[in-house]
Amino acid sequence: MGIITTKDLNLYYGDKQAISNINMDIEKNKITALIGPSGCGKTTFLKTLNRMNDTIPNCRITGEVIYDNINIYGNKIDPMLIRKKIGMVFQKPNPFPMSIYDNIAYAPKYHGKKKKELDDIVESSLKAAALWDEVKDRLGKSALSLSGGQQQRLCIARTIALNPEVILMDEATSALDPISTYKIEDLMGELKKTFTVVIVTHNMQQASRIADRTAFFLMGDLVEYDTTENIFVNPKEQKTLDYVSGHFG
Ligand SMILES: Nc1ncnc2c1ncn2[C@@H]1O[C@H](COP(=O)(O)OP(=O)(O)OP(=O)(O)O)[C@@H](O)[C@H]1O
Repeated sequence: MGIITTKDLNLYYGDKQAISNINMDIEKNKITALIGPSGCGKTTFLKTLNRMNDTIPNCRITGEVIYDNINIYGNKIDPMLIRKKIGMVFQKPNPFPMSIYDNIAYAPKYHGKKKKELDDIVESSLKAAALWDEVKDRLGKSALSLSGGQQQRLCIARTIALNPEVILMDEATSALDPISTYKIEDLMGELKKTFTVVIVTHNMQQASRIADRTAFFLMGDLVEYDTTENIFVNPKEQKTLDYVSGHFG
């Protein structure tokens, strides 16, 4: 069993079904990529993994998402706690309009951490996000003064500061230049030693470069889920072959 397992997972926006009957095991300490054409449900599925869809009106979910032996959609589950353990990084870097230090320290401070602990968390999180060397001399400066790629690594550090087990990334490099993208891809390879990483990407080269496992979605269905090599080189389904060889999408 994976670190997260979905069982017969369906999601509806009003009458419209966006994902259908997804059964999937996300493996621990691996990078899993979700690929498929626009509108196939990748982001919707990603967000079901930490209850990010909760706030959307008319959104209804059936089935289960099992994490740590519990269904995260069960009664008495605190979604905030789930989002702490299963963090998320978005497409556009979204640092808070405050200092680099405070971006990282904000949530741990809220959870009661004191100054010395906060200093340690800021340093270790920035190191884990491969940003420390670039910012250690200007922690008091505004996060908005960083480049886009640095801002995204800051957002990754902010997620790491909450000590998650899983990091979800929704097209986290699509707004970045190639060098910043490369740095984050490199970083993901490091992150999976400590965390489990699930990414949505439009970039098939990116999936084939960095993912251990790849899931191909089409119109809300999980068509095929396998090692990245099998998906790209030897897929079982014709639809997967058509997609990865560029025949549609
Ligand atoms: N808040 C919402 N309300 C209603 N429908 C939605 C909502 N969010 C997404 N959808 C619909 O659900 C389907 C899946 O969308 P989703 O964003 O998950 O796809 P995607 O594969 O991530 O697409 P893209 O690659 O373009 O980001 C689409 O038909 C979309 O229009």
